Amino acid sequence: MATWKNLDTLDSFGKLKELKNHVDIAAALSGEEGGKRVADYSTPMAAGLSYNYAAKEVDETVLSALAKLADEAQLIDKFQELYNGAVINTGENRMVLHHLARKQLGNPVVVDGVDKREFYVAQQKKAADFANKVHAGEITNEAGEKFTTVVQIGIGGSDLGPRALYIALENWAKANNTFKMEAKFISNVDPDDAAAVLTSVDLAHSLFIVVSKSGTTLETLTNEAFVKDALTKAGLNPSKHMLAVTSETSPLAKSEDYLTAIFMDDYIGGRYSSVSGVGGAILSLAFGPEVFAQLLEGAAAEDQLATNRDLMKNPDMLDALIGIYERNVQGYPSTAVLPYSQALSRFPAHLQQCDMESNGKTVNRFGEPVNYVTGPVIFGEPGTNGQHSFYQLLHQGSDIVPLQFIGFKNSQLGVDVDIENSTSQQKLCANVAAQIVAFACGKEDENLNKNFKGKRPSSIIIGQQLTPASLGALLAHFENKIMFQGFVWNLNSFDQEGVQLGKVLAKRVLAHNTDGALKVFSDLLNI
Ligand SMILES: O=P(O)(O)OC[C@H]1O[C@](O)(CO)[C@@H](O)[C@@H]1O
Repeated sequence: MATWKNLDTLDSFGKLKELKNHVDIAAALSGEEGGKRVADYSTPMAAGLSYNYAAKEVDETVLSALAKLADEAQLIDKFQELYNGAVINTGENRMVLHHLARKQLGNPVVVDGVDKREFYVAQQKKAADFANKVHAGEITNEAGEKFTTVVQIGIGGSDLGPRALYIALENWAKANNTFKMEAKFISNVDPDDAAAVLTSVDLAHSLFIVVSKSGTTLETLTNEAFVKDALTKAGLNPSKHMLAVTSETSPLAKSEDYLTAIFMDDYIGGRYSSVSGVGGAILSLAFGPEVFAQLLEGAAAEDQLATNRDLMKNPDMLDALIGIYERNVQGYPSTAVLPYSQALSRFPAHLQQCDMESNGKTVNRFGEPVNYVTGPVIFGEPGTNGQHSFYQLLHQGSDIVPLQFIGFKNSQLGVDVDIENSTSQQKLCANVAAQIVAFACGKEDENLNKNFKGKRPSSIIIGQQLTPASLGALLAHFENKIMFQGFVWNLNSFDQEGVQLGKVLAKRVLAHNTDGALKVFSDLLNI
């Protein structure tokens, strides 16, 4: 059994702290040696991706100190315990099984006589069968006509991951003739969200997936009622247009009002649930079950790499530990995720939830305060758009923000033009290469306003193309990175008590049970 200790009690962390400002990346990347470093400081990921950390503030000494930290913190032993079914989510007394939804990495996990791998596969099959019947016209609207659009109603993990993945694969599916149905999403309780989506779809030919693990989320239940009202007013029977994705114990599971219900369980956290029916139903309907299966395979292959004890062959653990060095030794407060891929436009938003809801904590897994900083602020936008927005601060602002670039050699649609001797794809890739060097090396200028100090670290994940498999690998990479960082910080990365207080107070406002500041704010907002 692994021992769970606070980071500041580990000898290897004391040694790592002595290496503050150890590497000057501007110097490390200069000249021929710099070129060699770019070629060498790279490790393969799954699905043809690679993780390049040449522009990070590490060298053999820092990497060896990080490897010692990984060993002393028993990161691989903890991962093994996790996928073998230990109660890693101590706050909610639950196992953490999202890896099992993609592959059996370890021993069978059996709960109340049910093999959990078999349960997840059975639910995937149920979603696949449902999607195939919709595509074949075996499940239709009441007039016997095919459904053409699918709308997901959910919020947080029941929205962000699936939405990011749908957007990521929409063009790829169109280019590869696997695009089946357009998907839309309703998440916000702002009535303008549901109203705008409902006016943009043909209700009679739309399927709605109500996605809520708990079946109690205010926004989702409100939006479900909003949609049912619209269907009824259009003379349609809501129960012939809706399915549910939920846990077997939720109130939604007991309802007869759905065409079908696809189940998940409490062992897959909302922000890790894209690989369950939460993402599986909509992606199978939109692109076909085979595409979702390829995404799972990519994720499974990346998970397999994450089991490697050798830090240099484990890109997820390596990325995690470099992040620990940046946060706890260098003292950087945030991390930007910058995909040079328009298809990944919502991926940073998904990672925001995944990372910040997991590791935005100041007590350890035993409920005791920790004396070190934990999860960074995560934000991001696709490049090159971000360059014309917030990169000014990244280049010359007072905080150093570590950067995680993502780039692909080829576009998804393959439609491109050559203008002034380069294609758009080449221009995109040229920009990411330029940014890495500009951030790391800077540029001296007598005019301080034009001076770039450099020394701003970044990594880049490079792939051939954004496909279902490489997207799955990318998703798993970041999930595993967050998991390893939570282990190092001795946090429970799998609950989210920090979101509860706001929910409780909002209920009080709606029940007009307020006083003091809450009452005055409520009055100001006309509630
Ligand atoms: O799927 P549910 O139960 O509706 O929860 C939605 C989201 O709400 C949260 O619990 C936070 O409020 C997230 O963790 C979760 O992804």
